[in-house]
Amino acid sequence: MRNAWSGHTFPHPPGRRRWMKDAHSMDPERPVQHILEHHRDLGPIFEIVVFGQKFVFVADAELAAELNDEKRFVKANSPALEGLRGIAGDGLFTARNDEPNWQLAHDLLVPAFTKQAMQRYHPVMAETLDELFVVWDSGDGRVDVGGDMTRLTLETIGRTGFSQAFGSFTTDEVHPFVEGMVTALTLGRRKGVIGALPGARILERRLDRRHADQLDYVRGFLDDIVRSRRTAATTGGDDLLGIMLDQAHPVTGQRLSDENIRYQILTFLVAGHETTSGALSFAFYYLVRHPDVLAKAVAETDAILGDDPDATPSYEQVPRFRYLRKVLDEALRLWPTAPGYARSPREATTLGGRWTMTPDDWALVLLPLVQRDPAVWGEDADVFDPDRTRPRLASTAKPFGTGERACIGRQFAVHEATMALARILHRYDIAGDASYELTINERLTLMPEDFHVTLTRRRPATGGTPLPAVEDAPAAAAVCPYTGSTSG
Ligand code: HEM
Repeated sequence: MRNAWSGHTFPHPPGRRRWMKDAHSMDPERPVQHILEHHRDLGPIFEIVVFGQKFVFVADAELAAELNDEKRFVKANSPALEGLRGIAGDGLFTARNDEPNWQLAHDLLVPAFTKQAMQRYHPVMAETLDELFVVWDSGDGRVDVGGDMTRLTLETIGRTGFSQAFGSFTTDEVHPFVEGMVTALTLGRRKGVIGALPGARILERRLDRRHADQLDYVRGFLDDIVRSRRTAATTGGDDLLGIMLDQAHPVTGQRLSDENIRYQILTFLVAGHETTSGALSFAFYYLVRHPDVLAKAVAETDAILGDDPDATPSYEQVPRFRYLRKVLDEALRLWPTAPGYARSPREATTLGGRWTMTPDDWALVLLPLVQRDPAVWGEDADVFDPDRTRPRLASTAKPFGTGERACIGRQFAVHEATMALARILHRYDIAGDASYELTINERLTLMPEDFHVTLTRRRPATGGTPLPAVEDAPAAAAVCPYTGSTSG
């Protein structure tokens, strides 16, 4: 049994079978939602065993707080992450803790997420939004939220990080790289699931062969990005690609290999867009469901941006949208778009004072349950309320992960998403379909499915409802409720 926990058996779904174990009580297409719907009563820590693979889930905020303690625990690669290594190798997200390329890439790339770097990305983020607005203004007002937020965030990370556009706003065709990337991710997820089956290696090779063309295309596309930057008249640059190609580690003098650079580009293109587009989509879902919240959010954009619906916030203005941040944070509390992370002890220890855990064992911190733990968030934990006071142990709300392997792109995501929300709400009246029932697509990340809104251009104050005056309050950096650090 993999992840054996010294033979301990946790509560598990009823009807365990001899050979398949709990496979019947997992829904491979929507595993997180299935657990929320059917297994919430299994308690603070429970297991689901699929053939020879044991998954241990933590649903309780106290236990999650313990696992987040970096002195005792570190990131573990779950089977899902291991499954992605075929395409993402030892890129930042999928690297194992002891792989030297993690530290090297981390040290090289941290400067790409400083305040100065964010100031450079800000105009690119704003221009990318402008292009989306052109598409929206020429349409009939009906918008596929998940689809368009994905186009926006993919273009944004592509352009800011790699000077790579995907033509998302000029054609209805999905870029072949996006199709290839989705195939690669789906393949990785399948490999993570079948890894414990007898004959898994044969099945994995068969899957790789079946999708060889698309995987080759993805690799070729990534190599082309590198090649064209290398042959461009102006090499260098301080974006992600420029740093990876041109800079050596300041202490060791080491550089990233071409293979590792390819892994990092894929990692950033995937990690840098899916999660943010999901977060934006959930925020819009809750906004249209809560007209009072929507009205407050729009009022904030009017107060900061004034009466021109086309106004673009300056870099310094973005952290002033404090209510929008609360909306985003609350959406990410209920539906953390990266729904969990795995943790292992540095050395043998006891979790919760009861369960022996060795470095070979890992537990998945299941964020949609931890962040709705009624013992911490109260009996209304499932209710969307951006004004809720953050309770004791709120630090276990960690949609961006924890410790040294936490999300390197958090400030990027928060800045991009806050600006997008602000500009969209300021520019358009937004109406949702009252009959829409939230369904969530689970690929690697969570994303509302088939969620549409109707947008209507707002008129400037001279022609319509007067908008409140611009607030003159001094810009204060927003404080991240998860880490206490300032954003941007
Ligand atoms: C709302 C948006 C986002 C969410 C919810 C999110 C969530 C997360 C989480 C939970 C982790 C830790 C995973 C683990 O421990 O296994 C992580 C890691 C990571 N994220 Fe994000 N992320 C977001 C946006 C971004 C963006 C915009 C970028 C890049 C520009 C990015 C790049 C990464 C990378 C490279 C890692 C791996 C870090 C390491 O292990 O050193 N993410 N993210």
